[in-house]
Amino acid sequence: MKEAKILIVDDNKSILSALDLLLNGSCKKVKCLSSPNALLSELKEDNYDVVLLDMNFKAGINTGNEGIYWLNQILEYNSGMSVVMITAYGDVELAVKAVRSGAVDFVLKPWENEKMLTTIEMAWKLSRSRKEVKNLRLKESELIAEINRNKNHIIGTSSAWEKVMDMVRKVAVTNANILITGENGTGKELVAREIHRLSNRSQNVMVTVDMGSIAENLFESELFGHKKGAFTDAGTDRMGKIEAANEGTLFLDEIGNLSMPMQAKLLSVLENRALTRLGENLPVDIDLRLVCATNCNLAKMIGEGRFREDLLYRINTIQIELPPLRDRIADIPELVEFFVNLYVEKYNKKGLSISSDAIAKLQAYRWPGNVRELQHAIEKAVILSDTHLIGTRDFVFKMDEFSAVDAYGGTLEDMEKQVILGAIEKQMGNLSAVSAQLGVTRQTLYNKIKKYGL
Ligand SMILES: Nc1ncnc2c1ncn2[C@@H]1O[C@H](COP(=O)(O)OP(=O)(O)OP(=O)(O)O)[C@@H](O)[C@H]1O
Repeated sequence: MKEAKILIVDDNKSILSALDLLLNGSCKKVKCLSSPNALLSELKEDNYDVVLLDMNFKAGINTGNEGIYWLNQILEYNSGMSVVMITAYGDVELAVKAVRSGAVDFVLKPWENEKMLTTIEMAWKLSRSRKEVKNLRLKESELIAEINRNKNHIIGTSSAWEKVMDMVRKVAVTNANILITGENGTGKELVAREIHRLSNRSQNVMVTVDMGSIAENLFESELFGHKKGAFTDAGTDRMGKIEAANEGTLFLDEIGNLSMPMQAKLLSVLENRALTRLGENLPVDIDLRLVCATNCNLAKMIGEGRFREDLLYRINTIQIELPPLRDRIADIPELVEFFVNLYVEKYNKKGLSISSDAIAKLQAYRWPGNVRELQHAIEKAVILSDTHLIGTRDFVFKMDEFSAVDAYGGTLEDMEKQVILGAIEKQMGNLSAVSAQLGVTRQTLYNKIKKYGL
């Protein structure tokens, strides 16, 4: 109790001096007030841990209401303050009323010193842990605000991407579980973050669990947490990722990697809205919003007995399919510009830009690794470039993923012709859709169609 600061308020001077004598050696500060009138201003002066408050102040009127009045004043000023009431024998009922109103305990006069010290020590410990909890809450909300402060940089204005973002905006504010599907590197995690950012849960965290990277034997404790001693390596109590996402969003990446026994456990959490840590008996209530992602065909896995159908129904209330980059090549120029700027800044290559020929080449490539591959290709080009312009030669692709160059001998014009033809075929001749897909005006598209005699 050496750190404790105690404020004692009693109009009986002999009580004040007895308490002062008792506490002075064992506490950091003991301040005595003989009237409660200065109580609030004293609380504003210093960071007290415990207030010892008399129930009756006016001599002769022992209603105890003064004590309750001042107790309420203290708690209104600081709801976390530990207040111990000092009361006479006949006033036990009032003391109980004070505890109901928020006092942490009461001591009857005359007190035993040992008992008084123990009560004050308990009150001080409570005050300390309340302060800790308050600070942790403040810290937590500060950290969450910090995490959510950075708006996700989501690039894309093609009609295919706009459809995705429309859907994201619509579903984010609901509590629906969402399954995001798409090839590797199409932006599934980015979209999950955006859903959380736009949701009503954004004041809490989004916890991400990559099912592809957790060893099978650690899976259960990672997800569900454990009690100290639940298994050989469980040296401390640990909260699992599911519980950590309580009231926020749980993002399960690569859900197709979840083993059948784990699928059953996850399903039970979703159905019962409760989980039990390993080695514990009592379940904890959980309020979750689940967003899952996969590049697997879960329907096919159900057919093969590798994924539970009932779990799929739980997790895919809404499914969002992300298009591969090759189906939204109109977004490539903007993505390229974004990544070039990002890496020019990062690698301090001021003045470096990219040629339009190079962008056309990037639009003709098939991008099996999607946006992530594009991002890496640009990062590499920026690092290796020793001129002021990144050109076509800075990007070398495998020929089988680059059919336009392969089939037409590699000239830029042939490549452009191939891209336009491909888009006309894909959009079934709808030139507005073709110009939107390619990111050019209708007039530019007409000029090119005329030029190439398409
Ligand atoms: N529309 C976009 N705008 C900007 N950056 C994007 C976009 N889509 C993806 N990215 C970037 O591409 C990279 C890969 O994205 P992300 O990790 O979200 O993909 P993923 O589909 O979850 O990949 P995987 O299936 O491999 O887990 C990230 O660096 C991400 O920021």
